[in-house]
Amino acid sequence: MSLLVLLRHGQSQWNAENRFTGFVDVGLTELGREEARKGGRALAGTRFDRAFSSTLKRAIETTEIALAESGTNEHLRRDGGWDIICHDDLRERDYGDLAGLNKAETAEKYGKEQVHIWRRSYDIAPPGGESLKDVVERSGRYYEAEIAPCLARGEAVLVGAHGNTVRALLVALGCHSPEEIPTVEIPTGVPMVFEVIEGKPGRYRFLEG
Ligand SMILES: O=C(O)[C@H](O)COP(=O)(O)O
Repeated sequence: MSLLVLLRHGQSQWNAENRFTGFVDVGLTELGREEARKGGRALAGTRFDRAFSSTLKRAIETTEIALAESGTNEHLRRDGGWDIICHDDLRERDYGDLAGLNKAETAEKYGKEQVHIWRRSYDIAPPGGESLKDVVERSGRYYEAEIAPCLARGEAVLVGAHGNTVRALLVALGCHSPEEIPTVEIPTGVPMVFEVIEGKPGRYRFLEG
């Protein structure tokens, strides 16, 4: 039976330091690894046919840990690693010139409202970066080309991604409108399980461990 699970990576080093991250390839903290293990345990009993991830290591490691911890996905182990299909289109939103800056200090400098617009508006990009709408286009295109066909074949699919990629996919999949998405927040390391009817994802719920 088709199943779709989206999983935001566990806490990263720059999440912990409250810094804009985007395309920067920072690793998980120990808490982030624990969140990934908890997410994996919540998925115990689920057997995935395929796993996808962004090319950034915080998403790959989270996906690997969740697969290992689930206990039901050993068939996806390959040569000491895991069979995970990684693609740049699943990367976090590019935060452009904000990458590396502390979020609180940036709010002090430019004002809370401006920073909120950069972080949560639908079609306004941060300086030098991508808007959520840009991410909807790239992640939606990848989803249609590579993930939707798996669901149409009745497969169970895990996708390891990022806060804004998951939010973008929620718009691309029609779960939330561009007007609703600014208020949707995605917790780290908590699997989101979608009801899939005739190959199309519909309602979702967070699987708390
Ligand atoms: O890239 C980042 O900084 C975070 O992973 C997501 O940040 P946001 O919640 O500020 O959009």
